[in-house]
Amino acid sequence: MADKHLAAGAEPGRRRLLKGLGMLGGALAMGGCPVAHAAPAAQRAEKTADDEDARKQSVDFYGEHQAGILTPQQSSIMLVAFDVLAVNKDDLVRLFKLLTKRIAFLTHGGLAPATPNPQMPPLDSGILGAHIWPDNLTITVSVGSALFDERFGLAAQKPKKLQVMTRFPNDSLDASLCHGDLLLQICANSVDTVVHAVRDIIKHTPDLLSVRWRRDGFIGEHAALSKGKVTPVNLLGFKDGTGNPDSKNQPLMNEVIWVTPGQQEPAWTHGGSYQAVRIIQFHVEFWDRTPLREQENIFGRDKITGAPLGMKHEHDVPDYASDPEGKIIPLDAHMRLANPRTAQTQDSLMMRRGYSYSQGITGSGQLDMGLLFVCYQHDLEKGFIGVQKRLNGEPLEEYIRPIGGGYFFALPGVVDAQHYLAQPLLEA
Ligand SMILES: C=CC1=C(C)c2cc3[nH]c(cc4nc(cc5[nH]c(cc1n2)c(C)c5CCC(=O)O)C(CCC(=O)O)=C4C)c(C)c3C=C
Ligand SMILES: [Fe+2]
Repeated sequence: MADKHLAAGAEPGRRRLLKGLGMLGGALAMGGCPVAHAAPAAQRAEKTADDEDARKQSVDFYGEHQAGILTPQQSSIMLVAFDVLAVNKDDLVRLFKLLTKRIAFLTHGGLAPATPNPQMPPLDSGILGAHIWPDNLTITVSVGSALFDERFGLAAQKPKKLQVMTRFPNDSLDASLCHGDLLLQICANSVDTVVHAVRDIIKHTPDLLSVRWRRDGFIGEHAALSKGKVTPVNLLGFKDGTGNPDSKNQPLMNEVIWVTPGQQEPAWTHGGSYQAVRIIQFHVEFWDRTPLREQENIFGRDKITGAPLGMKHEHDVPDYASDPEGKIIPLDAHMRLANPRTAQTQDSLMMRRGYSYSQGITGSGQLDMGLLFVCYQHDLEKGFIGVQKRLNGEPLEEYIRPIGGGYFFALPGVVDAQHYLAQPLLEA
C-alpha cells in the first residue's frame, strides 16, 4: 500500500522529529530537563501545524493486499474481535460490503454526514468534528476459523492452516479475551481517530456484529513519526521489531508474508496473510528488579542500542555459527530461539507489528501492562506456531503471561471501488 501523502506527510514528521531532537539537545546542554520547559509560542504553533498535516496523511485502502500489514506502524492501535450475527450468506455479503464502504470512507476522509432529522440519532458520533481527516487510518480485516463452520457453507474454502488457537505451556488464556469470527486491527496517528472508526463501524452493523473482546495499544511517538525508520521500544525497555524482514523487498514479502499460488491453498486466499494475535501481560515490577546483564541475555541484545550482544549497531547481523556454545549470545536468548538464522528456518520468518498496552492494575494489584503481539506470515504453522514452539521454556517466560488472542486470516486486498472485502471467498 502506498502512502498517498508520503511527500506531504513525511516532511512534517521528520521536521518534528529533528526539532524534538534539537530541543532535547538544547535542554540537555543547559543542564535542564526538557519536559520542564514550556514550548515557546512559535514552537507551539509549528506543532499545531504539524498535527494538522499528520491528520491529512492517508494510506490507500485499495490494492492487492490490505493496508496495515506492511504499513509503517502508526502510533495507536485497537484490536477488536467480533462474533458475526449474520444468519446466512446473504447477510454475510451485506456485512462485508458494509465494512468495505465504511473503511473506504474512513480511510479516505471527507465531510462528516449532516443529520437530516434531529429526532433521529446523529449519523456520525461527531468526535472528530465536521471534517473526518484520514489521519493515516488503516483498518485491516481478518477472519477466524469459526467463520468457516456450518453457518455460511464456507467450510471447503477455509485456509488450510487456519485453526483455533490452543494453549501453549506458559499460557493462562482467559476465554473472554480469545478468538472471534472477525478481527479488526484499527491503526491511526491518534487515538480519537481509532475510537471514531470503531464507533462508526459498530453503529453501522448492529444486526451483523457483536463485540467479543477488545484491546487498545500504542507505540512511542518517536517511532511512529519515523515511518518505520525508528524501532519501537516495548514496555520491558527493548527495541522490538529490529529483526523484521524488509517490507520493501517484494520477492521476500511474497515468499514469507503473502499467501501465493505456489501454496496448496484455496485460490481466494492469494494476497492475504495468516495473522497471529497474542495479548501478553508483563510482570514489570519483577522485571524492573532484574539486573541489566540478565535482561540483555534474555533477549540477546543490548538494551540501549538494540545491537546483538557483542556487536555495535542495531541492524548488525548476529553470527551464531561463530558462537556455537552461546558464550556471547546465550543459546536460549529470545532472538536466537525465535530466529536461529539457518536455511531451514528461513520460511519461519514473520512480520511483527507489536504495540504496548497499559490499563490500570491486575486483580493482584500489579501494573496491568504488556504487549499486543501481532504478526503476519504466509504459513501459520511454519511461522507463529513453529516459532512459539521453539520459544517454549525460554527464560523470558518468567516475566510474561500470555492471556488472550487468536489466529486469523487477513483477507486479500480490495483492488478497486467495484469490489468488496471477502468477495473472492463469498463468490468462490
Ligand atoms: C512466536 C513468536 C514471538 C513471540 C510470541 C514473541 C514475544 C515477545 N517478543 C518480545 C521482544 C522481542 N522479540 C524480539 C525478536 C523476535 N521475536 C520474535 C518472535 C516472537 N516474539 C522474532 C521472530 C524475533 C526476531 C528474531 C530475529 O530475527 O533475530 C526482540 C529483539 C529485537 C527484534 O528483533 O525485534 C525483542 C526485544 C517480547 C517482549 C515478547 C513477549 C512478551
Ligand atoms: Fe519476540
